[in-house]
Amino acid sequence: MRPAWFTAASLTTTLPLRPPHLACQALEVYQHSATCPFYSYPFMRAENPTERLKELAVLLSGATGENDGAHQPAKEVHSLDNEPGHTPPSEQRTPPPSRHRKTKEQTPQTRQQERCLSPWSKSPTCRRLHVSTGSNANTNINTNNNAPSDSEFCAFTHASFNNNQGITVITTPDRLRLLSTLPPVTTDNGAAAAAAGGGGDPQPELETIKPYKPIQIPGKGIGLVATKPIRTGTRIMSATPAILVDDRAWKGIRAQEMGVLVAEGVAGLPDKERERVMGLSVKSGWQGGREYGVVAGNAFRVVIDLVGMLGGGEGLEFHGVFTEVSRLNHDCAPNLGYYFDSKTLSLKVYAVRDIFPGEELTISYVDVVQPHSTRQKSLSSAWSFTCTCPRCTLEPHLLGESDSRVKQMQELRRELDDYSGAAMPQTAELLVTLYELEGLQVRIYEAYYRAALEWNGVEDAARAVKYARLCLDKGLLLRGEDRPFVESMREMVRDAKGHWSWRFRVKERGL
Ligand SMILES: C[S@@+](CC[C@H](N)C(=O)[O-])C[C@H]1O[C@@H](n2cnc3c(N)ncnc32)[C@H](O)[C@@H]1O
Repeated sequence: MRPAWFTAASLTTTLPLRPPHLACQALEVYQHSATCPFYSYPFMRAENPTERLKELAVLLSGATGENDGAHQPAKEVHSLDNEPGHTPPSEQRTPPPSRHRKTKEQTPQTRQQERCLSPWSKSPTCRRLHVSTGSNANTNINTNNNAPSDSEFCAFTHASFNNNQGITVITTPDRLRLLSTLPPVTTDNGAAAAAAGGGGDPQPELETIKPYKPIQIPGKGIGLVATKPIRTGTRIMSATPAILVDDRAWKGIRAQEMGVLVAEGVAGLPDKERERVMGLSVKSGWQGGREYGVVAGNAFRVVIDLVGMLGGGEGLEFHGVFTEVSRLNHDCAPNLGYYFDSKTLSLKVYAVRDIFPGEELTISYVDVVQPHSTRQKSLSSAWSFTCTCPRCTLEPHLLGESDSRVKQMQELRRELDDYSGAAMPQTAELLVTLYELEGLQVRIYEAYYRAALEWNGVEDAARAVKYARLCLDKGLLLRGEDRPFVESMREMVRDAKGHWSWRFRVKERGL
């Protein structure tokens, strides 16, 4: 049985159930349907609220539901390789030139919308898209006055969000309503962020608990340094964003106009969060101004998987500024990993190896399973710095060896991902060793996953389960709970012989 089949099946069985309080909120939203025209769209065919919300989510994500990408062959393997990443700022430096139109007129329709958007800002500043955002666009977006409502993006602020930390979301009113169905969020980063050097009043009791502090690091600006021993698997941060910018707006609204939206959104944040945002590092020269630069230079790409939570499909892509996380500098063999948790709207950051006091805490901004020159090129073009991490500053003969290992890793992954090919468990074992030698704990679950499949593929359940366990141990830290590979590995642990991969190599060889 091929993984494609398995992936499709596993996706339908692994979708997280919506927590009861979320269902209540969704119902609450539906109670507004008499006054909110959004909910009486003719395409909303389903009878019950959950089904209707599902339709809505699919509609807003642009997924058709028939071919939503989640059921594509090899998606599971592909999803292992797709790390979330910082938004490369260089992509934003040449925003498309275009017309713009301010849309703040008060029509009966907009007044009605405002009533529906409480507790978000009542009269948000809005701008329309200037260009189609291509495959991401969920309609044929155009620039004329009859543009569909989903081409209008506004800066909505919710000042009491997450214990009064506050949040600004730049998106369409429709998408905002969908986001509003998320359960209430409370994380510890409100206070923690104050210590990241961005202003605000650090809370002393949290300061003493946190195992790191911000300091100036030569050649890197501010960075975070461990003040205590940190063990592998420790959660370092769990942060909700100060700003979330819809990817369609980021790509489709020109920099100056986007700068107006971001500035408006930042101005609406509570004082402390605003100070933290404005304290983040910004390179000079952004067309959209300082606030625009903060997003361009500090945002993480996040995919809000509302659709997945509700029934399967693609997520909504945003760029999120998480003030404290944004203080983490880059390393090509980082000691931290992170993932975005849609359910709590938070970025979770974990230690992927033991860290000693005095060590800098780092994440990776680029794909680290690439040769030195490719990594440097990406960092230089997107972030304008030359990486001087230990992996990049090896002596030439050692650097050559590191690049040769990376090349072999890429080849082995291709070989292992060919499920009708001749790969063997030893191939996967070699891949594990190469990840270890490169110090890539941040990605090692990918090798464990492949080793688990290979051992199961040759009927060695004990070794398969060992690697499935290792994959879960690291993969949960680095990708979170709601991933097809997590369910796959759990199934293997439960019943290796019932897993799709049982004997798959043996069968391919006709044995
Ligand atoms: C998201 S910020 C990280 C925090 C930043 N150092 C600060 O002072 O707020 C990204 C910027 O930090 C700097 N940076 C991050 N990692 C670096 C590294 N390994 N070497 C040099 N500069 C780095 C670059 O200027 C980059 O554009």
